Amino acid sequence: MAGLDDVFGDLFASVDAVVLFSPSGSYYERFTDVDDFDIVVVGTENAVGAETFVELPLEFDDVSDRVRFGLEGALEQGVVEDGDELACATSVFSDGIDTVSRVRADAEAHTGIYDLFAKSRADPEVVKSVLEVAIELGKKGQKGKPVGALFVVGDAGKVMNKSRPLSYNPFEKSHVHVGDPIVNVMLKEFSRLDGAFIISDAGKIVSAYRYLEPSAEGIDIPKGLGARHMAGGAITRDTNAISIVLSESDGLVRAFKAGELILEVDPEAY
Ligand SMILES: Nc1ncnc2c1ncn2[C@@H]1O[C@H](COP(=O)(O)OP(=O)(O)OP(=O)(O)O)[C@@H](O)[C@H]1O
Ligand SMILES: [Mn+2]
Repeated sequence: MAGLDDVFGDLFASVDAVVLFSPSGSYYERFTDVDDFDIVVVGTENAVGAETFVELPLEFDDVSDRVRFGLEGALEQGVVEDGDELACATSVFSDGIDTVSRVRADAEAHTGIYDLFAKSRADPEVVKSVLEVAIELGKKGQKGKPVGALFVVGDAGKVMNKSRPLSYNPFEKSHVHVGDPIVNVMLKEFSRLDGAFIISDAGKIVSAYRYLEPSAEGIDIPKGLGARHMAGGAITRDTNAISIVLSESDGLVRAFKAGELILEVDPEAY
């Protein structure tokens, strides 16, 4: 009978780099003396002080999202090259690394998921905070009932020009920023109300209750979704904003950039 290396060995044979997703210190140490391949660490923080590190905006629960994000970031930062063979080691079932996938770095497979955070006009921390609010809102709903919400992040001046108020703006004279705990409570409270939240590049909440009026021509949104997603997608083509949309009807959080649907996450998985 063949040994395990004979049957599984091709998973990691002659790889250009090993990509470790959130390794523990001791796991990372195993790789300190290797020199026939590169080591790339991907995670929400560089806890092991790796030389080559790609930051994740959140611990994607979906492993393929996690790997896609990490590889897009690694390609973008030039730490891996198009066509490189990679052994991606991550955790699926336990806290530690328990799974290895062999993946070829493919610049063509670019989904924009990395650009959404790292290359949007808005500060990556702002995008991350808004995504977290949307996920939390999706998980809890409003007093137990599902809610929808639309956040338009970045390029706020232009977004304001392509929208109109539905009601008085509760953020008119305030200087509140996303990420601040009190603001998260306010955003959740106001999400019962119609329209969109407009957030600046630096995270200032510019307005609530905005009705977006972008040109929606040629925008594709998943079947079953309506005006909120159409407007949320279209505004990102007309401006340099990104949008994060929580659907009241299917409970998913989606992100749009440049008119394209980039990311779809199920809040229940977080
Ligand atoms: N152009 C717009 N700008 C801002 N908000 C909008 C716009 N169009 C719709 N909305 C908001 O989206 C809400 C839901 O509308 P609709 O059901 O058509 O959207 P949807 O894409 O199906 O989203 P959901 O999955 O949450 O139902 C509306 O009540 C309104 O608050
Ligand atoms: Mn709807």
